[in-house]
Amino acid sequence: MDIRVKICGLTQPEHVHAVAEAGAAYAGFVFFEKSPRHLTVEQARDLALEAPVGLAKVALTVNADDSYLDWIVETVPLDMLQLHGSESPERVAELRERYGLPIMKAVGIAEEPDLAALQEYSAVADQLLVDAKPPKGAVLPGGNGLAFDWRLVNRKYWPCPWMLAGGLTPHNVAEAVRMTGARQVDVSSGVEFAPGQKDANLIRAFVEAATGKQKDVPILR
Ligand SMILES: O=C(O)c1ccccc1N[C@@H]1O[C@H](COP(=O)(O)O)[C@@H](O)[C@H]1O
Repeated sequence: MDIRVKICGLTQPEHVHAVAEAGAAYAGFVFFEKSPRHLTVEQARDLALEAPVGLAKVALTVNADDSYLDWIVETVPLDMLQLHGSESPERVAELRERYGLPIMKAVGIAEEPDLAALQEYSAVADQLLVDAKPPKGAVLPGGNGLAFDWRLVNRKYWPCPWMLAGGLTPHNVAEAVRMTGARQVDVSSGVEFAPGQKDANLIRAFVEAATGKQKDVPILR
């Protein structure tokens, strides 16, 4: 089975190249000032221009207003918007219409009742990002390197494609795919040696492990 991989929170051109060469499908750019992966719009444009044809460029925003989104969409060549805040289903539909870009809506999961939101957003979004719910008081609504109980989404189906995220690493992604039946996976912290610092070897190892083409997983100290 083909697994599509998204590597999120890229900040360096060499990592965009590593993502493409490893065979990932999506490259994510973060527009959220509190994140160690935050990019200015100009930085993101320059990085997006490094991406070869075939690598989908995703802008991750958190409750962004129209003027910020206008600026991002007008400046950065993009293939998808990832909404990682508390955007309502109405807001998702509005942004999809406004920008004509596919929208992936992130939903945080910690327990069974959280799954209802996935059904709701699947009516308006093009894709769902099924992520771990951030701990209370967390600064970031995602990108915390925290996994949720994968049994909650075991063999669950929604009317649109979905991606598994939250605490994935080169060491656990194969098991996560096996347990959930996910066809797409997303990672940020799990391919870093420090917050916001990606590692090209970990990116390669993650893609290999997710797609079943694993060689060996580097151990970083
Ligand atoms: O990566 C970030 O800094 C970030 C900031 C704000 C919202 C979401 C963010 N990242 C997304 O969260 C998932 C899971 O991250 P992790 O692998 O557990 O670190 C990540 O794939 C991004 O899509």
